[in-house]
Amino acid sequence: MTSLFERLKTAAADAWQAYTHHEFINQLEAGTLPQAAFRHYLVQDYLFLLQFSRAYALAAYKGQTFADVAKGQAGLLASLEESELHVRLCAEWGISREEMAATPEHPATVAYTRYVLDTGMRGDLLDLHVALSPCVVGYSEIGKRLAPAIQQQPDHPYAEWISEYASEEVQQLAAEAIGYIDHLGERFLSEARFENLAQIFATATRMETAFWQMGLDLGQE
Ligand SMILES: Cc1ncc(CO)c(N)n1
Repeated sequence: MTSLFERLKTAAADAWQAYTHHEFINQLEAGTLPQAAFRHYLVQDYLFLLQFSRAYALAAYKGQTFADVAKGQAGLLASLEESELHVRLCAEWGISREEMAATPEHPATVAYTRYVLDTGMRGDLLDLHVALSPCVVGYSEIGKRLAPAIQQQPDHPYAEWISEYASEEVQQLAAEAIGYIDHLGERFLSEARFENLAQIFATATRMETAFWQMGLDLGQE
């Protein structure tokens, strides 16, 4: 039987393609993405990760078993660690942690993060982890696909970002997230819920696309 995660991804195939092959990523891969676009994206993503760490904390709260709570904790920790990449990269351009934290959230950042938090508040653990999953799984796919670009171009301007998401650690986190959704599916899924879960997955995926677009748009200002 096809796994729940595969079913969700297949149901959102077009949205998934738009997210993982967005123009922002194409330009990032080629190294032609304007630095301003990347900087704006990174600052917004720093703000995004604060809210995502809260969403993982909510997932811990919603857990029923020690293993569920540990999954929330692991996601929370990974989000906090990921934000240090953003701090490091921004420091190279003279942007401080304080300056990043004081930047107003863009509507795309608010929309995506509060959508995930609201989905988790309203729903159960499965709803919340489905809403969280396009994030880590999509970035791990992107990281893996872009890894050859930094082999071919050792002075690639976005090498550090690409190598972070191509890393074994991120690949492992994504595989675990997929396995965990399938596991939650076995515990909580009824066919009557599938359409609703597919809608949550597709919405979160469209929010990812809007997030890349925000980076491109802000880079032009
Ligand atoms: C918007 C967004 N999606 C996914 C990830 C991966 O954690 C991220 N850092 N930011």
